[in-house]
Amino acid sequence: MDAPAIEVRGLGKRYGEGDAAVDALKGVDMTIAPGEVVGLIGPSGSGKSTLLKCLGAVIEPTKGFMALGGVPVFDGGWKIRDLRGLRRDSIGFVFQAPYLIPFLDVTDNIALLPMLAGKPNREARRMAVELLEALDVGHRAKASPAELSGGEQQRVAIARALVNRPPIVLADEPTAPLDSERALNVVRILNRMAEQYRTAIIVVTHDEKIIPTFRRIYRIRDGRTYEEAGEGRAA
Ligand SMILES: Nc1ncnc2c1ncn2[C@@H]1O[C@H](COP(=O)(O)OP(=O)(O)OP(=O)(O)O)[C@@H](O)[C@H]1O
Repeated sequence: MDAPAIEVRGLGKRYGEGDAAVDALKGVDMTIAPGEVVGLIGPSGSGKSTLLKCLGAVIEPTKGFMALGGVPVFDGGWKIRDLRGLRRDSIGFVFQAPYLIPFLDVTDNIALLPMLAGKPNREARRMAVELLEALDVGHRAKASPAELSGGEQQRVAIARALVNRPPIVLADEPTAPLDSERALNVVRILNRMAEQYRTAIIVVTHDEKIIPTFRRIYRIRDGRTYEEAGEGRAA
């Protein structure tokens, strides 16, 4: 059996020290298989962003254990030196706002990442166009981001998160600005990509439109996670 894409045990994060200390994560346990899409749901201040940042090696946890793809990344301290390389090669991020670069066309917004990773420009553009087509925005490949609708921009942001084929994608409220049909379309795409590329995807969301689509959900309350079965309805 494949190693879990994400395995987390007793993960904790404390911000600050002494009287000002805030225990944002108090003990998170989580196991996510390659190809799985799970929802992460919790009230404001419960620790969702902190958990995504720890999983994405953007901030350092303060206790516990975390392995990505079977490789220990944190065990009371970082186990990997090149965290930037880890983020670049293993993790894709999707945010609520697409954050596309306004002066690059859609293709180059995506091709930039493989180019930075050392791929020849032509190959990087080919990878970008292939993904844009898979996400049904191939016809907008030469447009500039400002010419796209909100849903199209979000699909381009998803293409960018997937272009280096990371085994893990962390999506923070990716459907918040979208109407029901477009939100469900984004979820359909994430599910399809997870299946096709065996990507493990965590979706932080408050969005009632998409919550019933998850097969598995982690609820986070006061810095602790609770696993539950989702409805797993077709998006
Ligand atoms: N840099 C920081 N320094 C100190 N405390 C922080 C910091 N970032 C977050 N916190 C605190 O940690 C707790 C968890 O915050 P976090 O942003 O992870 O919650 P969240 O669930 O993402 O909230 P929201 O849904 O409102 O974005 C909160 O009490 C917050 O005030």
